[in-house]
Amino acid sequence: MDPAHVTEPPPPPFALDKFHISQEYGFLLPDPQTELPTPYGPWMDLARSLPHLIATRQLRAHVHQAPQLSAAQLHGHRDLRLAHLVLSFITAGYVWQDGEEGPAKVLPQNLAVPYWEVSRRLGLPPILLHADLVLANWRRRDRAGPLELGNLDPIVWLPGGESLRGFVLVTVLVEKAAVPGLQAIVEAAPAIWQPDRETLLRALAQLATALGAMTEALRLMHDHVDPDIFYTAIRLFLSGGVSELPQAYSGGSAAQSTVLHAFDAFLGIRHHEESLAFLRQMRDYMPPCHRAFVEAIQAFPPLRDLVLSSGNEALCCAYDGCVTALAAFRTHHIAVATRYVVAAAKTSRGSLPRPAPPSGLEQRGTGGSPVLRFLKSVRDATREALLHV
Ligand code: HEM
Repeated sequence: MDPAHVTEPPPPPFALDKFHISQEYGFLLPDPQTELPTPYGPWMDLARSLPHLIATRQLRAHVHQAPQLSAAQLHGHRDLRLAHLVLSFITAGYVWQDGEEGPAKVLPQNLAVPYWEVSRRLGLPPILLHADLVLANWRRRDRAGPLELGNLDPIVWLPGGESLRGFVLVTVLVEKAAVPGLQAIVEAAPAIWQPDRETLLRALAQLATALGAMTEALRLMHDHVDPDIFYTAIRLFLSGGVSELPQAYSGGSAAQSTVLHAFDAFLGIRHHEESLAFLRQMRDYMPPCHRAFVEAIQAFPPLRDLVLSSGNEALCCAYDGCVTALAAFRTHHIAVATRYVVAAAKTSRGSLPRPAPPSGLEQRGTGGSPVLRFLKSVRDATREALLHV
């Protein structure tokens, strides 16, 4: 790694806060706001009663009675993020209140107009997103207490009780576990331009450790989310709309989490054509600043080529350690998707009484082998980046 060989321009200033990413919480909104300004009390009242209003099929009637409110009195990012979360949840409940047989095809004006306005101001689509469901949807029971499951609750709930709680908060913990990996990318950035082997080695080791911690956090899903409840009571509300594989689930999928996109970009993972289109599409569902972070990483000189051409065994091993840890996360995620979507689809058939499972979504690709094919293709493309030197 001879600095004399460097032809790249000097590194641009690269810092998490430039992309509205928190040093402590990563892509999670730091201690999100839990109340909207006073005029929006009617929205908060609806949001707080969602599980009950959906279970009793009264939500649509209550929405129809709600006043038409302008979004003009929402000020700043945190107001807007809570408003998007609240309106997304009310909309998901409104659309799917009667199960998959009777989705509402049109939103009433008092919901659609402010929802559109809030979405436009945030640069986000008007649909329930990972940025709502997870990133802006956590609160501490004890404000001074730790970020652990026992001290956390979602701010807004959907049906599913404790399983909904587990699904949201385990994903919060996966996002949190990724934070040292994001910091590692920031540390590595100038070291790629220079290049500086020792710093890169340190950063790669830190990224591999973060990926291991993410896999550990993901394992908690098994203890805190019941597959049957996830499949029959929760999943429908996360579905975006009606479309081809795997778009139907993209309403609230962690495929929209910026974490994996950032790590893929940093490590130079080249996804296969058929999965790339979907993954790229998911970026439109991210807050624009987070999307810009991934694009900035893509503009780095290619790390993989640098490591390979360095001929340095320790660096190659450290790089492969990250790729192996990323593939391991994806392998475990395949097991999770299999248990909660594919296997749950099979066992839920014919066992009554319970709400109708979203079999329409299943046919459209989120419940069967097309999903597993997609997830395996993403995992296999990860493995193909291994240097094996
Ligand atoms: C019960 C829990 C979960 C289930 C059932 C599940 C299911 C799925 C499914 C079906 C897909 C395919 C794409 C789609 O339909 O949207 C997907 C994609 C994805 N999920 Fe999950 N998921 C779960 C939890 C998580 C968590 C906690 C994370 C981590 C933040 C995550 C990260 C991803 C990513 C990054 C993708 C895109 C494919 C990839 O990059 O490997 N998922 N998930």
